[in-house]
Amino acid sequence: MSISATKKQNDATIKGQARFFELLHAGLNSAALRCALKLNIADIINSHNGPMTLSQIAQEIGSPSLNVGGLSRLMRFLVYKQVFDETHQPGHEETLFALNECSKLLVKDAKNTLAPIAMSFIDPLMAAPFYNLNQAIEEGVTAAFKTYGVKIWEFYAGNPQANKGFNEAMACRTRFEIDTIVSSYDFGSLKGSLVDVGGGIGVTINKIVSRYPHLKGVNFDMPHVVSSAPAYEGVTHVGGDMFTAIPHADSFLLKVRRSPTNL
Ligand SMILES: C[S@@+](CC[C@H](N)C(=O)[O-])C[C@H]1O[C@@H](n2cnc3c(N)ncnc32)[C@H](O)[C@@H]1O
Repeated sequence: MSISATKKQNDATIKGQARFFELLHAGLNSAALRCALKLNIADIINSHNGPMTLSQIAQEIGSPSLNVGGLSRLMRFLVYKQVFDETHQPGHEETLFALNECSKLLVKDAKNTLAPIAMSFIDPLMAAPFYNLNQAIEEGVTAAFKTYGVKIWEFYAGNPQANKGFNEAMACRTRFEIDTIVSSYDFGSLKGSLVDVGGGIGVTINKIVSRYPHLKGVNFDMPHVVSSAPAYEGVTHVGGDMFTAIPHADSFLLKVRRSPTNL
């Protein structure tokens, strides 16, 4: 092999190894996010109204046997991953940790919070099927079925807490993108009734009807989802199975999201 061919092969090998370890360690990112959420770190910094030292954060966490070294490593990792910013006050050595555009999304009572979707997707119940993917493929079932013995929606129907977590996860993501959706489509030219099929707890249809009150909104989802949905003016919740029948309406909305999970 020529020297340049060998170099090319070595570069390709190193790139392959780097990709392998990047994928192998990817789970650490979500584990660290979950840890930060569980310790309320973004909320603590947000309530402080400015950057905080590690010891201030530790004090606010308020655990008598807190592992400060572990907290320090967590914060260093999250700064490295650009989840939090690190700053220094002139004349002071101690590092200060601040929210940035990413960690603002972890503040639980913020308007644009994504904390519920993070908590839901890295919840042990939600993650358990990932560990059965190989059996699911071998046995020709879904990973949720392999894990819980029922379809994923039946699992949610029988688990109020997981159901609430999932519905809120969907809703927070929708709240995040709804203004763009509503301003990108001409819902105003529709007449009569509009049904959102698989509309979750109704965030989308509520926003559309609030903006276009001449429309009669119907939020259609499975009974265990609509039964926990809040009431909205101009919106009727209807429970059912879209593969059996959907409510009669003048127009239908089916929001499909393109994401790595539906390639
Ligand atoms: C990915 S979530 C999206 C929720 C909502 N459209 C949003 O964007 O926030 C899919 C929704 O479809 C609902 N769904 C799944 N199967 C359904 C069925 N057979 N009939 C009615 N709704 C269903 C789920 O309960 C869930 O709320």
